[in-house]
Amino acid sequence: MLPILVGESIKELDQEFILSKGILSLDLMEQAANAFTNWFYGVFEDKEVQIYIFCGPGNNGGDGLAIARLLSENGYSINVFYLKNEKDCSNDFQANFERLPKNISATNFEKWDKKIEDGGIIIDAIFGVGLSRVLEGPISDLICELNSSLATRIAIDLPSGLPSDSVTTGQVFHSDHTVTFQFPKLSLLFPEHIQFTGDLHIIDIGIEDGFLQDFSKKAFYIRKQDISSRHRFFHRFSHKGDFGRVLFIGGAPGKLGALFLSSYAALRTGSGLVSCAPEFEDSIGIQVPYNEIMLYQVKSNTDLAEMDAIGIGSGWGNTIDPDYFLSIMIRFNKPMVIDADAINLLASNPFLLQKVPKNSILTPHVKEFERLVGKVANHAERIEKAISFAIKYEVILILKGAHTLIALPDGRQLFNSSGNQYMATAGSGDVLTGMITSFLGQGYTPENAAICGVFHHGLAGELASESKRRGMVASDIIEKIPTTFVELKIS
Ligand SMILES: NC(=O)C1=CN([C@@H]2O[C@H](COP(=O)(O)OP(=O)(O)OC[C@H]3O[C@@H](n4cnc5c(N)ncnc54)[C@H](O)[C@@H]3O)[C@@H](O)[C@H]2O)[C@@H](O)CC1
Ligand SMILES: Nc1ncnc2c1ncn2[C@@H]1O[C@H](COP(=O)(O)OP(=O)(O)O)[C@@H](O)[C@H]1O
Ligand SMILES: [K+]
Repeated sequence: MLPILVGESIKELDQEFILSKGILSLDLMEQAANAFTNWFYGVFEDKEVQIYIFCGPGNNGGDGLAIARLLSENGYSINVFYLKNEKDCSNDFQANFERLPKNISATNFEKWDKKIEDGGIIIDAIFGVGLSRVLEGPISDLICELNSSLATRIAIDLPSGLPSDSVTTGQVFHSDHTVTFQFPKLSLLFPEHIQFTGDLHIIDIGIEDGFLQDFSKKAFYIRKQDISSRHRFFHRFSHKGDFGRVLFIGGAPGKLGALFLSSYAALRTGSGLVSCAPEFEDSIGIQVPYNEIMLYQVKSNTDLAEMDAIGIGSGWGNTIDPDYFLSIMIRFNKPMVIDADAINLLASNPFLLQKVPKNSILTPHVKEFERLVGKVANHAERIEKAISFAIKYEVILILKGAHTLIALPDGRQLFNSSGNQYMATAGSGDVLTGMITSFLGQGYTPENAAICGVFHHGLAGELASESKRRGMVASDIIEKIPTTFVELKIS
């Protein structure tokens, strides 16, 4: 998995890498500039448009100058604006300033005539990870001016003004694209920063993943290549018992759909036997819309231990007796998947939290999470609370949303890369519950069930939205689950 570095470790990484390879920091800057321009050529082919590159005094500005040179050599029309008089600048800024071709006009930003041609592109190379305080004065005014322009806006490494791992109250560049080097900076994953970040592109500047591992043991980004090694593989003689017997408990009157979505998602994820127990006084006559799913009744003497996994909470309603939930947890006594109304029940009966089987997987969305831990001021605080919750209760806490966070009981934090906005549709969380429960029932460790469930769910959403876009519904995600196995070459 791709490590996410925070704080000082980002600077240390660059320095250690340069030392270990015996290269100059200027060489690494050139690699970064080349990686950026390669991305740029793929997206912006028109060489007629005017490109305005604003360069700060540090190495982010140095990147901007190197990029200006490379783009100009490739025939693009470049205008450079720098922020300070040259002598206050970093060495690599200075070196790249001297290497600027003569045909590029470089002007102090104070002399900028504030003209941006129609269809122009602004590249923000003002500040990157070296930002040390909230922006103010002329720089803040400049960014405000750039933000009001109709040009396409691209940030190098980080939108200027945004700290790499926290929130800010100050002025921040609003990007349509953020092209960040090597790994996503934590703050680019916060929902409240979407207007600053735009589309996120992580580009490789030549620092190997293995090298990054030494600089972060806590936060990681889950990508496609991390998934297949976490899967279990089945053989020619595998029988349906090997694929697991799973049970879903939920579905109060009026909310049966949620229970069926979870159950059917489990079948499509590969479960051998799927049962569902609706929360009805008499569920015998209920029509299950899928032939493959069995109806089940949870009675006081039912032996729940015969199940390999249980997913509980989808459409369960808000009238459940906490002691009933407790008895289920005690009787099952293995990690289970806890979602929706079951999470609300934990929140309103905190004594139950102590009884949740260790390594269970809780899948709250932001509102449900706040019911568990109280109000939070921002996503940074939400992440902190998710981490402490997972450690305290020895559970896996999946905080759903864009870049879903998987907080593990040992304190590690995994952020998901798959999925898109079209998944914000009713029932999509129930599908996730079904998928994670299915993997758990197939004998995956809770950690691998959580990782595979979250990644495949996002990928299924991406695949379904290719043709459905905002018209996509949760059942469309289910129909694409099998294709995710094909895409990832999982048998
Ligand atoms: N070898 C390296 O270290 C590499 C660094 N790279 C680039 O370098 C960037 C980091 O460079 P730096 O560490 O020089 O930092 P930055 O260029 O992000 O900013 C540091 C400069 O901005 C000033 N500054 C910070 N906050 C300010 C504020 N609020 N108001 C006014 N001035 C402020 C500082 O005094 C310093 O001069 C990365 O984001 C990346 O773009 C890339 O070239 C890859 C290689
Ligand atoms: N913008 C987004 N990007 C990626 N995934 C998203 C986005 N919005 C929602 N999702 C995913 O969709 C699911 C929604 O779950 P949830 O809020 O519980 O919905 P519901 O209660 O309707 O089932 C979660 O897995 C979440 O991560
Ligand atoms: K920047």
